[in-house]
Amino acid sequence: MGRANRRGGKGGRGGKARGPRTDPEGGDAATGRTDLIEKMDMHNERFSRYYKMQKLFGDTGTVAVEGAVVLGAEVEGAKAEGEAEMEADKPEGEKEEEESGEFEEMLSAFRRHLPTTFRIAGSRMTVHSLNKTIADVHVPGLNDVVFEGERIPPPVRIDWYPDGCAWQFNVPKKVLRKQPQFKKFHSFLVFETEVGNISRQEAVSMIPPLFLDVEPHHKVMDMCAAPGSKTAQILEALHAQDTSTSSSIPSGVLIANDSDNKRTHLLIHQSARLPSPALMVTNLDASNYPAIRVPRQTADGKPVPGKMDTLLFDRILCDVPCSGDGTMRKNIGIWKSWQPMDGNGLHILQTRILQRGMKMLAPNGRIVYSTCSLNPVENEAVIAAALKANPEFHLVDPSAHLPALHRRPGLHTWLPSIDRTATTFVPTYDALMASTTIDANTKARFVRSQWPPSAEEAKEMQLERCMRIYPHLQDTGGFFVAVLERKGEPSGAAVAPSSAASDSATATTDESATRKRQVPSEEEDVPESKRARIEDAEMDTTTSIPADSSIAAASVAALEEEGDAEMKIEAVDSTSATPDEVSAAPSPSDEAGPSKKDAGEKKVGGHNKKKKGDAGEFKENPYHYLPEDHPLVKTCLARLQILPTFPSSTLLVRNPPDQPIRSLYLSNTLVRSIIGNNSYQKLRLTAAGTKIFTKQEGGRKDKEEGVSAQYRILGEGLPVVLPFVREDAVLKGDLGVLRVFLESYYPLVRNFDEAFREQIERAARERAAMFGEEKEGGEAEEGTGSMVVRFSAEERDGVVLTHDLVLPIWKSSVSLSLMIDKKAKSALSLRLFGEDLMAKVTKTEGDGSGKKPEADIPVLDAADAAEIETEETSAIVEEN
Ligand SMILES: C[S@@+](CC[C@H](N)C(=O)[O-])C[C@H]1O[C@@H](n2cnc3c(N)ncnc32)[C@H](O)[C@@H]1O
Repeated sequence: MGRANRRGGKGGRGGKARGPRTDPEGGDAATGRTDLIEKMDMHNERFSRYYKMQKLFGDTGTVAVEGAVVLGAEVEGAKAEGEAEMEADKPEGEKEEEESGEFEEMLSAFRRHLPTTFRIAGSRMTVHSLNKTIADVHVPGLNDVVFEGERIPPPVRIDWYPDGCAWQFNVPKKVLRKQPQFKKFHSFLVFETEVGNISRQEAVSMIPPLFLDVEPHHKVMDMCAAPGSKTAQILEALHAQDTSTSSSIPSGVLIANDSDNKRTHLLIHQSARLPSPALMVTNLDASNYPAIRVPRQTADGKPVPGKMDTLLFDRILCDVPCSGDGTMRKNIGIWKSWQPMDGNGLHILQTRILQRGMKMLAPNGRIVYSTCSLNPVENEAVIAAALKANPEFHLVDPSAHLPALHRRPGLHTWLPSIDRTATTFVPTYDALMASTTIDANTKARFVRSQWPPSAEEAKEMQLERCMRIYPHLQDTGGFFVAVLERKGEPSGAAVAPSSAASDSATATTDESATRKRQVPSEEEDVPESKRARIEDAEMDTTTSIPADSSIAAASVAALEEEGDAEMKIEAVDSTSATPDEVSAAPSPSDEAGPSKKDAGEKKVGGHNKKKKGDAGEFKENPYHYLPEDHPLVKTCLARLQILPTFPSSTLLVRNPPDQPIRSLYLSNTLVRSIIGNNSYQKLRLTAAGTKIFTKQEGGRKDKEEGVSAQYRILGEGLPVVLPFVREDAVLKGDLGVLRVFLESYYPLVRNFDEAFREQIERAARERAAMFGEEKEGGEAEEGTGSMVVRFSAEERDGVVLTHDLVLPIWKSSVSLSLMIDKKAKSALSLRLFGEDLMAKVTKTEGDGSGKKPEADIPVLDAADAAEIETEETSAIVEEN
């Protein structure tokens, strides 16, 4: 999914347009919709007219498009002004002919309810076991469901998704709420989604990362990443070598960026489900992303003292903000609001983001560009502009990949409309400029690259290699994907490609003038403010987009249409227009937009708002790497029984140096290198690495600091830490033990079976002996603290644990606690025992005896149990 506007007021990508919802229980047999959208609302003359003019499904010959006027008759195939109107008067039968064709099929598909789709997330065995649970446990029970006399279709696998790990189903909400088998399946999905094992994601949104082809050593940039469903897929690919219970530390990196600060936090929340020492989150305008500096290395990974290089990426995802008309099945508000200036206004930003990505790509690297829009101005036009400016790139032939995915080739030609009513279509940019009937203000809103290249250029660029996904092809949303690769070395520069073996930055052996021009270097010691401008100017010399204020104005004015302030703000950022330039922008004509006064006020207001937000929003603490011999690190690792092989040189903290350390994060060496050589403020670094240890809060040792403080392994960090935990320190549990943990918050040690009790007591004695802990009265403490239990795969009394499960626990004086949050416990309980055992206990019940929990039991803190409701997780509850 995606968004163009931040809050989705218009239902753009990622935004949630609130359509006219009425009775959520209702349905419409004809459309299959369950939200009772009035069928009459699912029409938009502008949309129909615009896309008919694009001839998405081939030239339909003589049929005129009612209401569309093409400027000038000189262009082949175009209808002259007046002529189109005359043709619109043709008998209905003739128009029907076209409307009953594929175009109408597409429109009907857009009017149908979008199936719910999800994929099994995570890179570990969870994927396999969860998929098996769905196929073997849930689907058989859903095969023959009849509800109120109608057969309800069961969930089916999405056939083009690798390994059958994505599913779809399309049932009304009331079935999910009232039909027992579907109700059970729905609860299962909700819980697994909450804990991150399932990602509810639109099927088409799963496509771009599959074409990115990420490997664990890759340096990857996700330029417009929030809310993060594709980021999660990329992380899974980076962690492809993880095992069922432990995570690898990939040598590559994923920088997930989004210009919207709030949305970067959603992104962080989403990606916490797949903890990765290789993840960084930044909060920048992708169209102006700064060069990242890393120490130079030789081809075999040896440092070259005193030399720095610009980090180039092996893989870049540009899932850009767009008008989002491909999401109309879900964001029904788009039916009402859609107009062609949405796409026109985003073209420049989209092109700039893609071109910035191209500049940051390593030789032989790959970029995937995607939108959830069908508009060629946001799609093929962007690709054509970027290819023209960067001839060392080419479109990859994607036909052999995901063969079961039905797609249509990219367009070679299209016809932009220059007004919001989709009435006036202009065949060429030159025709627009030459027109004596179109005013200068309107002309100033457009750039040449919004029009198709010549037929020869389009052929040479192989624009047909772009992929168009239409909703009627496989019952999905609409989407556009293009895969671009750099043909070898950029001219004049020798840049060593990254090596699969080395956990190192991309090394360059020579920094030629050409490279420097493409990616400005910090070595050049240019002040940051100036550097951004230089970079802009440099980009603009290589693109067909002029960098002057009229373009800023064009973009802004275009986005002013229909008063979409949020979209406009992004465009102002993208063009780096100064407030003066913005307020000096020509106002749109009456026909094309709001009044001069309105437009002027909005521009200044919008710009100021963003500037103010920018200054105030970035309040993140810097990251500090701790020295390996830091006393706290040493005691913390010793207490947690962590092996000396643990990479403690990449442990970092976020608190100011004079404050007690609360949480410790782990990164990989490349992330460390990036943080160490770049200003975190310049990168607007919002997250790095993954949190693995946290100080015990809420217990008796609450006040203790420094080496005497107790730290525990976080559930989310355990897969990363586990390979370094001493094997003999990992306790062994079985399904019986797990059940005791899940039946109570703080089960007493004595409630566990003898074998487990003995292990606990032995571990506690060892710990007490090792650390000589004292109780307040002087007695030896009974080895309280963080422990780890491995529950081995087994089948017992019909309960199947398909793979080993390793979980953190806390041992207090007389009781234990499973240190995963309540939702994760419920999900586990439902998956294994078919019921939520936690639902039977309340927090005050403690061990079930009515006793209050012990004082030294840590309560999961807010950060651990963060329940930021993401659009994705709330959606599964809300929409189904
Ligand atoms: C299509 S959505 C991305 C969806 C995301 N890739 C996913 O799969 O969850 C587009 C995102 O671009 C962000 N955005 C808009 N303008 C941007 C810019 N100039 N630089 C970076 N991000 C931008 C928006 O905040 C939005 O989150």
